[in-house]
Amino acid sequence: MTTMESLIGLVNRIQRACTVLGDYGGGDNTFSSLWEALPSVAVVGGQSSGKSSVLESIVGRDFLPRGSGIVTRRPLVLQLHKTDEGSQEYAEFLHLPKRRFTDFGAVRNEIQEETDRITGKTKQISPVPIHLSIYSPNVVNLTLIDLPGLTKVAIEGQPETIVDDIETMVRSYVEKPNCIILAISPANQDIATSDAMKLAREVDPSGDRTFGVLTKLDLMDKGTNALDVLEGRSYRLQQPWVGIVNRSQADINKNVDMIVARRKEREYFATSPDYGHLASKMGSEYLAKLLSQHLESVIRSRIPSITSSINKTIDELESEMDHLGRPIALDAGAQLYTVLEVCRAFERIFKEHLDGGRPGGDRIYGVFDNQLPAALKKLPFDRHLSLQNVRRVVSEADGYQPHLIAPEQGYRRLIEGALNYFRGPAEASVDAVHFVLKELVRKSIGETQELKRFPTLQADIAAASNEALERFRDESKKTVVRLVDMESSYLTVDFFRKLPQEVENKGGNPQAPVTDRYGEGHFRRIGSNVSSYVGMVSDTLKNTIPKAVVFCQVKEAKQSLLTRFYTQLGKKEGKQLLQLLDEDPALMERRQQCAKRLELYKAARDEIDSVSWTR
Ligand SMILES: Nc1nc2c(ncn2[C@@H]2O[C@H](COP(=O)(O)OP(=O)(O)OP(=O)(O)O)[C@@H](O)[C@H]2O)c(=O)[nH]1
Repeated sequence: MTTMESLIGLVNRIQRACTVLGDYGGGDNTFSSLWEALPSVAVVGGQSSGKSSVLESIVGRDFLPRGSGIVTRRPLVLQLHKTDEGSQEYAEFLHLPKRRFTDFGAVRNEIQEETDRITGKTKQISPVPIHLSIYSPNVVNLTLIDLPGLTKVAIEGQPETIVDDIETMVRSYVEKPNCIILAISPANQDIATSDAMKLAREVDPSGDRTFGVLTKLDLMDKGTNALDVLEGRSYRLQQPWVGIVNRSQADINKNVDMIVARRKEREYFATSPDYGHLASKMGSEYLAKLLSQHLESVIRSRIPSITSSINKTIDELESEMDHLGRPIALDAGAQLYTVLEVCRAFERIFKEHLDGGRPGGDRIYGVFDNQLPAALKKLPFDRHLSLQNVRRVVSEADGYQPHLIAPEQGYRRLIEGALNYFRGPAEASVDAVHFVLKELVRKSIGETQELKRFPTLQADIAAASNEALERFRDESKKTVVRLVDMESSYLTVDFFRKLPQEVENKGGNPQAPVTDRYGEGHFRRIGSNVSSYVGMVSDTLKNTIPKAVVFCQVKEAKQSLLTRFYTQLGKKEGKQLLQLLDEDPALMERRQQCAKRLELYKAARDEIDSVSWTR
């Protein structure tokens, strides 16, 4: 059999665990709240409605701070545990786990001090609850949350916003569907103007989860009574109204014992001409029992949904943990392994960009297929081989003695001059491919999920990759310039061997006058010969430059982008490795929070399982 004790105790234990981890009703949380899934009873009432008196009466002890102004400035989660008759009463705070309070005056002081500890003496309010457990034979098993009294005006020393702040905080508790509202209203005031009922009506219009409590029945004007309210005619609720008679201010001043006060209250109802017929359903003791039973049955009915929400959250948290990555191992070997794993993941993605599978590698072919041919086409050979320039270069090459047969020197100079132009497009291709590769490195880093955790490692990999790409670029430039220089250093003899024949075949007359050699046609022919030679070289380079670029840059990037980095890595000590695995603090924080939540939810699941087993 599940006992009341175990069910309410279960929720108590989960609530305490929640508070330790910063999950409480009024707190703002980036995680879904377990607290909110748990049924709880929140006590709300306007100032001086008798809220503190009701709570003390339920406990049977004076223990709440008194004073003017807003005394309750943090929620007080009051967990009552019934103990065996005759055993000693004591109290315990969650924030002072090792200390048992048997003096309830000291409990009052501790509540006050603990309130100030978070809110300062500024009279601000805070949503962080204080947890107080009371073990006593005079209580029923019950958990109540005491909230600041609703007020209409700030008093001296309090910030103007306090009125709204209190309402917002109280609302954050009572608007949750799992919250049972204990709404306290004084009988000597029109129920229609009760702050507690106003708020309760707003957040629970059907009155399903609101318990109406009417205090100060003894202070009503002679000849009037509160039967209309208590019998549900003035204000209908699904739960019964409970009337209460607390100690008056005079009783408090006289230090009237709470147990005596309870007896007096019982007598009041038993002998009251107005409420005698309701006596068994009135008073603070009855209220405590009613709430305890109700809370227990609500918890019982919610257990399945709480369990399934816990299981769902555990799944979510576990998958988030997987996503965030597991914590870093402590030994250097494992750390090195992690670094290598991450590097390999990056390299794999980078290769996919080059080889296909991921976009971007095709842009390299774009350089060879479009950019390079277009650049070659744009080279200013027309100008270089204009009649004028050919004549000038050939004449200059001849010097004082004009050439007699073919202008060997002239040809050479013209060709060398033309070939020089090829350096530009050759180097530009290298640069263009370099930028594509750099961009792919950047992209790949962004796409390496494993790297997101480690900003330092990420920066180091980026730096190492870019440094390697620069080296490959230098090498590639040297190689393509060499290709061009090779073309100038040795001309293709065959081409020229074939020339005169062609010229003669086409030109026709071998007996043409010698003076023709220095005429326009002669230079034009030279220009056109050089032009076709240069065209032939251009075709060759169009093919060989891409080969050189791929060999020096693309293939190298694929094979040894991080080779140097790996060599340096091998020399690193444990401490330096750990620096590489220095995680983003926000992420570490999130993982830590996730882990804590996971622990909480698993503990909650175990708690629930343990109760189910005893059934
Ligand atoms: N006679 C009589 N006096 C009561 C009753 N309930 C409360 N009082 C008195 O009303 C005053 C306010 O009661 P509290 O219990 O302090 O009310 P509260 O709502 O906690 O007030 P704050 O803490 O100021 O918000 C005290 O002087 C109590 O003695 C009651 O049922 N009968």
